[in-house]
Amino acid sequence: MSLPDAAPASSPSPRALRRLRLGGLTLLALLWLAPAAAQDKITLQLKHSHQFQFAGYYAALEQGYYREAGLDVAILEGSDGNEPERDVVSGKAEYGVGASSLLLARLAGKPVVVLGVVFQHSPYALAMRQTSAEPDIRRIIGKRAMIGSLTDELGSADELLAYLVKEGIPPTSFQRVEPTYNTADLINGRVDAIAVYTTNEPDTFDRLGFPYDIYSPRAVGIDFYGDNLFTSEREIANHPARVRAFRAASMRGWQWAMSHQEEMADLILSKYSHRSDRAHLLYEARQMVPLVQPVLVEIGYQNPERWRHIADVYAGLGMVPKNANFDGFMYRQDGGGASLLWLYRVLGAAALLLVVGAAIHFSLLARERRRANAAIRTGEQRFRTMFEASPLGIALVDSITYEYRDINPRFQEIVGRSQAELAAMRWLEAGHPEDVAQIKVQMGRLLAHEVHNFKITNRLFRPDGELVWIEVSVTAIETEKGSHPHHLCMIEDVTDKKQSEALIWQQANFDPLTQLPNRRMFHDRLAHDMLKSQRDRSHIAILFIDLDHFKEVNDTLGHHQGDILLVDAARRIGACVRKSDTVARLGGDEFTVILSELDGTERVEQIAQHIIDSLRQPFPLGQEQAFVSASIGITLYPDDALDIDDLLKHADQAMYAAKGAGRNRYSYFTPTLQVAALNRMRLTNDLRGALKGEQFALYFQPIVHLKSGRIHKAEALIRWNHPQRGVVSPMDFIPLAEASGLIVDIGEWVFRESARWVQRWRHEHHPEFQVSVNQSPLEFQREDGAYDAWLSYLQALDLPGQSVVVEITEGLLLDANATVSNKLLQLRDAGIQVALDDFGTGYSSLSYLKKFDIDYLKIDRSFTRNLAPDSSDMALSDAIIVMAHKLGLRVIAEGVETPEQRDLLAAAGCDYGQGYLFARPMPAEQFDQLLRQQAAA
Ligand SMILES: Nc1nc2c(ncn2[C@@H]2O[C@H](COP(=O)(O)O[C@H]3[C@@H](O)[C@H](n4cnc5c(=O)[nH]c(N)nc54)O[C@@H]3COP(=O)(O)O)[C@@H](O)[C@H]2O)c(=O)[nH]1
Repeated sequence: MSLPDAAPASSPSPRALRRLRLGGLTLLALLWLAPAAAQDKITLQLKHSHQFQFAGYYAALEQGYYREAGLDVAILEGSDGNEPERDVVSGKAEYGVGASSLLLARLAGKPVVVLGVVFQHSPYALAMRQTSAEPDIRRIIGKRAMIGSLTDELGSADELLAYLVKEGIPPTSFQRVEPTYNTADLINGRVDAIAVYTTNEPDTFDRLGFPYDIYSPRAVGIDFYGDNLFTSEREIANHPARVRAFRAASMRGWQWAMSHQEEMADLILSKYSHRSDRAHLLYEARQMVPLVQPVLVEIGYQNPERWRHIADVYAGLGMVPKNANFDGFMYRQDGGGASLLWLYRVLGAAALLLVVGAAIHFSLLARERRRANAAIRTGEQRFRTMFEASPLGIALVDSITYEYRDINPRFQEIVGRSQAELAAMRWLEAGHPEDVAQIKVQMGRLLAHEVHNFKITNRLFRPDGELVWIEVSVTAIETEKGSHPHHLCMIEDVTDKKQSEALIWQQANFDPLTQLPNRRMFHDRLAHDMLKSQRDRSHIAILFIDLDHFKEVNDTLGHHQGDILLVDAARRIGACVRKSDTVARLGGDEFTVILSELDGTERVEQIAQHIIDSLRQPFPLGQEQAFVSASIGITLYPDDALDIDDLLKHADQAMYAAKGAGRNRYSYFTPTLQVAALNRMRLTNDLRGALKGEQFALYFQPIVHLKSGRIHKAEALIRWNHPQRGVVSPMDFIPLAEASGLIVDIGEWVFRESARWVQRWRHEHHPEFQVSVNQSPLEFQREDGAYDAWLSYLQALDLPGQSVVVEITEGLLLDANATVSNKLLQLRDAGIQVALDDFGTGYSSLSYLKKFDIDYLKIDRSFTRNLAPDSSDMALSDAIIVMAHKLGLRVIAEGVETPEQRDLLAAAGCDYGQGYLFARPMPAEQFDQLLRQQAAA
């Protein structure tokens, strides 16, 4: 904001100024009193018949403002818009009310001067019958239209024609008809478009139920002034004080009229005209508010830039030359030769001394006033520009009726409605019903002066139904005493921000694959349900669901099919529970369910069983079908634990127990499970230090050639000598080593130990001695190149690949992805042989025996245990041996404990036997002894 200029260094002294001011004041009194005493009779010529459009002048008369200014004003109603111009120029009337076409008159050489702008925006617009199609001004092409006079060039409705031209519709493209100013012509279809005042005709249409569309030139940026108070240069030259007084009283009248609409309607009806009823006058008053903008703009204010804009539009139509000069068209209270002339006349009648003093005084005053006016104008202009160009939507609203008083373009843009549409609506009318109540509560506080402003985020609907999120800031505005309070409503479109927030929230709380709540949302929901359960003393069950064999599906059919299965599994689980329960995906193939508001556990078991049954059904995946099952752990709140982490841990332990018990079942959490879990955790911790602490020992169990009874092979089996627990079985710690990843280092140690011993036994006992080492799936599938290190190690010991056999389980071949196939090929190339462990317990698919390079089949000891002549296990063992031999594989029977078993296997042609009958697994030194004894025998 700029400050008024500082006083120049040569300014008179304060004393001199005081003296001058004293003299000046006497003169000033003379100047101002002179016109008042005269009670000049003057005439104001209106451009149309009496209506609210001229309310300010009636108010000035009735409120005595003209009288106070020493004026006796006659207000004459008009019959056509050009009457005032003609009458003022001819001297028939001193003052008139005219449209923006006054500028045309001025540029045509007529000495009209605009004293003040009353309508900041023109009410002129086009109306057409509404059709089912979207409003489109181009519908006017080829049609009949009443737009301005065809005979009177001053009434040619230039702003509407300019609008049409800007829309690409030249006047020649439709048929112009001489206006009758009768809305019936449009309603009856005599014409297809008519020029209207938005303050007037729409009310008639609405009352008759006539559907219409309004097209305003503002839609294409043509923004003319509406009604203006004007006079002639002659009047300004001859009666400058009268002009000032008349202008000031008229604008004062307008201020009163716009804030006393009801009283004005009554006054017009009682004193001026009965042509329109009260409701119409009030309609007119309401529509005028956004056009006059009585609160935001000082009535009478005019901006040279706006007149320049209007002149440019005329120039565009070829009606005036480009950059035409219209100096003197806008009234300036502070200057102009006319006012100085009048001043000199009065000064001539004053004493010489006073003249000199007053001249200095007035010069100072005029300069101060010029500065002040310029500052005010600049401020107003700046404020207006800020309002119009603001990136925030701003509306001025009557806080009682919720009528819009002024609306800036951005506000219209955000709410998706034109100025005219909003003028016919009430504030909050387009608001989301769920949000409006909250704003009304805040408005109540604002009106009660409890708060001066408030901010709120809410939603509104655009006319096409689109939902917009807006940040609303409402601030109370001071208004004149006795008139309605107003408020400024500033809005910002935050839809994009809201949408990104919603997306971020969705991503943070939901699993992108299944759209189920994720772990974080699961925590929130469980915490919420726990609070509720505390209040109503109900119970909650947490189900931890793990899909059995999902990994196989993923590995064999690919991740894409695995994803499809997970989505279907999520859907199936969801279908087993109520809407109020929560199904979440914690990751991988793990799901959780929260069953809340339970009064017993019956429903829990039913639901768990339902989920199991549902997930056991085949999953169609393209051409394939996949089968999985579910292991479910169940824990109860508040019975089993009181916090979320413990509950989840317990559910996980119960799920682990269900898996351990054979999968495809549910298991409740019990304290024993917790003890077992604790045990597992401690053992895993101890396992981490076992290698370094040299707590492992390698045992060997002989594999005996059944025909010869000789030992040429052995299986390496690890033992853990725990410092406190004693010997821990691999059955207990291998699963922990697998789960913790320690199995890789342990496997390496087993291999190196085995290699060292096989080197010795090859050297000392048999040149083709072999040692088998067990490989967990995790070890076998580790990164490529792992077996290269083995080969280097064997080479360093001068051992061929054949000295080692790798024992793998069937499951690995079922998963056979590229890594598994490559590993098998790599082993074959290196000469390392492969044994298939525990054959018969899993899928026992024969196809992969043919497909992969397998050297040995190890019949599981569960078959060997029940071997008897003519038993089914004997038949199965027979079949396995025959089939293996046909495929070029040799067979090792595990768990041979009795001579009968040995004999039956030998008779069936089994190649090797391994079991307690021959020897239990033993330390390497002891095994070395055994080999020595064999050699000696
Ligand atoms: N990845 C690795 N796994 C290993 C390693 N060392 C062992 N293991 C696996 O641990 C499981 C249990 O092994 P273990 O307790 O050593 O049991 C082996 C034998 O003791 C047992 N066996 C042998 N003969 C008999 C018998 O006649 N009766 C009977 N009840 N049990 C007998 O069988 C186990 C060997 O089985 P297998 O491996 O299937 O040939 C076991 O799964 C081991 O594989 C290791 O270093 N790495």
